Amino acid sequence: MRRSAAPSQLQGNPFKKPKFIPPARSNASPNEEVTKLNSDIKLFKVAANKNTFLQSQNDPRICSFNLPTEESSRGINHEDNNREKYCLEASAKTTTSDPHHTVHLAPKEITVSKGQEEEPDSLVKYFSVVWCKPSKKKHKKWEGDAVLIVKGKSFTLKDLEGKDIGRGIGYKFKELEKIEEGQTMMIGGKEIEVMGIISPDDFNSGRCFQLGGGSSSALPSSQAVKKCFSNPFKSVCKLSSKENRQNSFQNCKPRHDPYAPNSLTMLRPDNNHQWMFNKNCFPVVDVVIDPHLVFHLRPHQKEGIIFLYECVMGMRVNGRCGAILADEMGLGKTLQCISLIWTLQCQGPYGGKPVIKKTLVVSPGSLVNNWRKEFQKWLGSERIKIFTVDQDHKVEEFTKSSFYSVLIISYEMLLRSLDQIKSIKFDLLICDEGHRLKNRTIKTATALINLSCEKRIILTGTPVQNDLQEFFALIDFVNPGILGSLPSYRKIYEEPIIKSRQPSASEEEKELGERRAAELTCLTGLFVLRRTQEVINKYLPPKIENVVFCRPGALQIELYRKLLNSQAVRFCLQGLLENSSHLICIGALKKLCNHPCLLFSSVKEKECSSTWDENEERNLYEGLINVFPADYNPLMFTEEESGKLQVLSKLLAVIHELCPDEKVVLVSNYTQTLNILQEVCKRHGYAYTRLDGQTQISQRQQIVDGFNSKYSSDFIFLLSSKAGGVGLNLIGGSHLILYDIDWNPATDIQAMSRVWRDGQKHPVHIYRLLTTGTIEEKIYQRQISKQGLSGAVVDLTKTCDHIQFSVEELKNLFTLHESSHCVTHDLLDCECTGENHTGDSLEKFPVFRNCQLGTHQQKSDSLKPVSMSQLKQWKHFSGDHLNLTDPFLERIRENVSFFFQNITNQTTAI
Ligand SMILES: Nc1ncnc2c1ncn2[C@@H]1O[C@H](COP(=O)(O)OP(=O)(O)OP(=O)(O)O)[C@@H](O)[C@H]1O
Ligand SMILES: [Mg+2]
Repeated sequence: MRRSAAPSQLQGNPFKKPKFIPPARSNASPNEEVTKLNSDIKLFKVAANKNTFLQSQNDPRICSFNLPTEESSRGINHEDNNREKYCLEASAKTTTSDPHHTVHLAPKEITVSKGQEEEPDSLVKYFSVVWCKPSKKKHKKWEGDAVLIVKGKSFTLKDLEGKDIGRGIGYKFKELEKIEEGQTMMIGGKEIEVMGIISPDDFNSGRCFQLGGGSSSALPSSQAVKKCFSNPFKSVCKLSSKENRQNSFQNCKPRHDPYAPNSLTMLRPDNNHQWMFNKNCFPVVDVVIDPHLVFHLRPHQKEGIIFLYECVMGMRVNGRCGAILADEMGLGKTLQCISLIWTLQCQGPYGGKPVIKKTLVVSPGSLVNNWRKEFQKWLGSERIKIFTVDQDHKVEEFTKSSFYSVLIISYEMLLRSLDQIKSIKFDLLICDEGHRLKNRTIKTATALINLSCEKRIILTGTPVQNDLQEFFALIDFVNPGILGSLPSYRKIYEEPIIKSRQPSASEEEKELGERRAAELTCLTGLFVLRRTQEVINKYLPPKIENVVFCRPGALQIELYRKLLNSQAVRFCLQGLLENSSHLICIGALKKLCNHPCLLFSSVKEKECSSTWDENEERNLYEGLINVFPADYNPLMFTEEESGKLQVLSKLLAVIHELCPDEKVVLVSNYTQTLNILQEVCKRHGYAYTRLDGQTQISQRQQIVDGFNSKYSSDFIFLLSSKAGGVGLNLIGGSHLILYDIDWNPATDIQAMSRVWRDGQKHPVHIYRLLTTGTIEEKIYQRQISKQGLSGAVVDLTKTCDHIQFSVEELKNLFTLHESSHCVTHDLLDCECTGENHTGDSLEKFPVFRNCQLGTHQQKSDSLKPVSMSQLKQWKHFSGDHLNLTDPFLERIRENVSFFFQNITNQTTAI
């Protein structure tokens, strides 16, 4: 039968060719496809003659690129052999099956046995088919490829994006039973021709669909080959004349000695890479990291640099040059990138020619100058010329001068200077704190997506796998199209994975979800790297973490009772108020916990507001003012009025007295609270500095540097965690006090990580202050309970507006426990009486994070708050306990009802 071809057929025999079509390819007309195919075949022939492609043909997506080839098999890192680790990791991930042959011919387990009378319902068979609308014409015009799933007497037809395009139950049984290759039949109103059998493994992993970028994009597909030929080296390696080539041959020595002790040498490109990228046949030269940098690098950083190098060079996933470095906070992602930039800017594997000329680093405004400082710190000011954009230094200056090679700009400035940025040819793009790109619709993301730069790196300290759609956005940003289109990704990965997590999921659904999750991890694991804090713990001083339960003051208790008895709270508990009104009640209670004067100011402010009458706050604040003394003046607040402020004041005094050389970072989420804390500093004569949302971006680094400097006289750094916590290094401080608590544990953890990081010289003391028996304890419990953990809200962009509360939960939130020393301890089912319970060290209990990609790849992750059961293992005792060995706690215990304490890196503690 003559017929026009379905897309898969246009690429040749679908059984011999990989099924994956890079998304861009689908735009091409069939004729173009044929042309591409021919050129592919030619390329394959040449390659085969050179005996170059054979290696990558086996399973290029995983190990072949990483395994040292014959020429490159000598040690790449004389200190530690990271490459082997990668290979092992990668091959372990891909034990499933051969990614090339996504369509298998009649594997044993699904062969339909002849003569079988009744097909068991559970036996599912999968076929690859082509389909078209029914017609009597001899010359069929096939409209597309599809996957036919036959289960007993029912079938489903799915297109290659995973969408159902046909379904049927009770179908003529005989027809379904006898399906075999080449057979045509009418099914679900479509005419189909069976092209082959798909193995259950290929179906379950999703590889039979149009996706699976990692597997197939690793293949030398025409698109990938074209892309690779046209791009990564184009801007720099333009030498084509004989003369130029000869010149460059003469300079073909590695820039640094690869055989020197402790040298860090990158993997040599394999034959496939050379064939694709070394068009001018330059000699292959070792790329060696500058020993000046290697001297400082931690082992995980060396590993990270190798990883980044291989990703951006297209050595890990063929033709794809993106990477996500998702190391936890403080692991030195900046230094790893600086090392990469410096290396690629001076060196390259082909003739030693530099791989990149210009790099664009985009970061949050508060970190732009931190980047400049880090460049300076590691490379000095002579080696590399950095240009940071600010009010006085515009992008034009960078454009006009050939002096600078690295442009550092904030996300906000980038949008403002987009036209100029677009006119510059950048060879490498680094997006710091790049999790903000998870939302593809925001302007910054769109702007960056549209930049033509192919080598892209996202840096983020936030886990990237907690939300599958956000995960897609980040992956698609660094390696566009590798997971196919968003709709097909949803069908093939997200929906089955989410379905498998539902309590009602069948065994079959669970298995499918797990397989798809595993496949997704495997595809993306090649260019996503995350290490947890543990890798640097051994370089850090001890960390003493304390949760301090502060007794509320008398005025606080009275006001708290009044608020809980208000009409607004009662209506909330009866579900009678608008959706968001509980947030107003929660806000008022939180303010009260910080200091009653904040509540007083709010009430007064509202009284003067024109909307007061219509406002639910009226119901909440009614009669409240009468609880305050008649002459109450919020500006003249006292420390005794707030339990936490009393503790804070004593804590500052004891730190100042016992550790006069040490400094304190004092964190709150609220500007008004920071004002109070600032006033406390003034009253006690403590020198302070402050960074909050109102601080000019251009001043931020200066403030941070000032505080970190050993010459600074500042004792306290007042920090608004939401405004500027991300990415800051505040190693000048060794005591950090979290004055209030956020619903999102990530906010608090981010803040805590500012001081316990590389470069910190003193033992670090962290104090989390909570008001006993109040909403603050409830928020803390939520952070550390299963409920908080399962929400996987370890993401700074999530606010409490996202949280839904049941009436039961609200009842719990709106209860004051006046007689308990510590409600959190009461909930732990701990048998101790609060008399110095010395729990086992937390370090024995790995902290797990929830991740939508499934349990199989959960790892210890210090970004997660401790869990209830882990907290039980912390040392804990009531404030009445007699022998407190910690001198700081000893001084504050009068106002404290309970303590939890945990020490990390105890060996050299206190
Ligand atoms: N090998 C090293 N030796 C000494 N200090 C280092 C080393 N690597 C990094 N640092 C320092 O550690 C601090 C943290 O590094 P960096 O800011 O790059 O962390 P990060 O991974 O970007 O963390 P975050 O996610 O919080 O932004 C910096 O002060 C940096 O200079
Ligand atoms: Mg950083």
